[in-house]
Amino acid sequence: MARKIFNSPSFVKPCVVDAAYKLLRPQNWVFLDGKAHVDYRKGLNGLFTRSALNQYLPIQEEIYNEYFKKFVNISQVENKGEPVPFMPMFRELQCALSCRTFCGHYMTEEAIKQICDDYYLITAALELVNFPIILPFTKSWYGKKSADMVLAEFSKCAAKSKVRMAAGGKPDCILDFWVQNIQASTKYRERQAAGEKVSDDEKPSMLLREFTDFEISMTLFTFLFASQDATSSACTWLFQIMADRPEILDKVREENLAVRNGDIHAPIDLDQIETMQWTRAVVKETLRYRPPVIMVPYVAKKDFPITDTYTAPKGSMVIPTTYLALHDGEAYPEPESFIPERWITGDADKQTKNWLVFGTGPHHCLGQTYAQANLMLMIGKASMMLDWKHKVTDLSEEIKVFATIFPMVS
Ligand code: HEM
Repeated sequence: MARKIFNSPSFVKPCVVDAAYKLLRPQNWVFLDGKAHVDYRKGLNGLFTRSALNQYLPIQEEIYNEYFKKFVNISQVENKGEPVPFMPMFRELQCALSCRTFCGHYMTEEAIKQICDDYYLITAALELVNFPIILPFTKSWYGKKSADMVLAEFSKCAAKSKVRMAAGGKPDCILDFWVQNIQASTKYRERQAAGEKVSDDEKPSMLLREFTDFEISMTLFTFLFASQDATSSACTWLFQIMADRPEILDKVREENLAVRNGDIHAPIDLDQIETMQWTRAVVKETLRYRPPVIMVPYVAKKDFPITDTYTAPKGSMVIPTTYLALHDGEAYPEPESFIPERWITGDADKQTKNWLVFGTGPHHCLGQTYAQANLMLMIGKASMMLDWKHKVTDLSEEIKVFATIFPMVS
């Protein structure tokens, strides 16, 4: 039934709180529906191809090297080896990783730090119940101020990337890759218009129209918005689950060392990341066992006959859950156990109908390959560079539903 809802774009569209329009801006692509949404999204697909993802890996390695050093310092120096709650640090790590992957070195460290700190205000502004007008010093007011700051930062980066790419700079982040393709597309069209014969080889990998700095910025903001809570949750569970299962972490460490020929600092590419069966299995199983996005709110655009006996009336919220499909014992035997082997010797990869971690249908996650490669890179590097323990508490396995991808409204 969840699949049916995700795959019924003529009946439903994603449901968002009113504050989301104000923070992300009403003209943001993510609020488009139907053909307009499909067309815009097509223009973004090229930013997440395998060859594009490979180009973002070096900058991501840099962030992990930097943050893992910070983690050791926080644990060993600041807290003298005593247990310390790490989720806030994982959130900061993932926020910094997103900012650098999206904007490379155009963004200053201070700006990244500010976005990491203020991101909580943006999430807080997107609560279910919110006053429709933004009054000074309310959660929505602080959230809007923070969102404006993020948009301004991304816009500045877009402008800098346009200058550097026009001068022939080497692309190393999503922004550069996008801008380079925009500029190549413009040149390609100009040459065609001038009647020049242009071969297919000279055609840019993505044929794009012009995008203003602000439009690019709004789109990058949707990437940050869509990834931040989900990736931070996955990251936290991965560290916890691995600490609880050192024998599995050993296998991850072993294959990460092997693929780098024993040199823990050797860079790797996407193909190499994906050859590591334990690293992949651990990430897949964490996402199945503790899915970061449990519910995705949709709204019925018209009366929606969900079953033979029930029709959701126009305007009602219809919320597919990913959890039940991912914990379905027929697809994944012993669903309440963490069993990475099911992705190696079992048939978990064949259960494509149940694999709803990233949704399905026209709004399925644009960053799903990126997100999984990032988590594999992260846990692989962590396994070689860090040693960590989990202090088990009564709350260790508690699951709180505190945010969904686009929190909801009536
Ligand atoms: C573990 C991490 C992540 C999880 C579990 C996740 C999950 C999801 C889910 C469940 C949806 C809704 C799908 C639907 O309605 O069918 C979604 C949408 C989306 N995700 Fe992700 N996501 C993750 C990371 C990311 C990252 C890293 C990015 C971008 C860099 C991203 C970009 C998006 C976008 C843009 C959408 C909206 C697509 C649309 O409306 O067309 N996500 N994600």
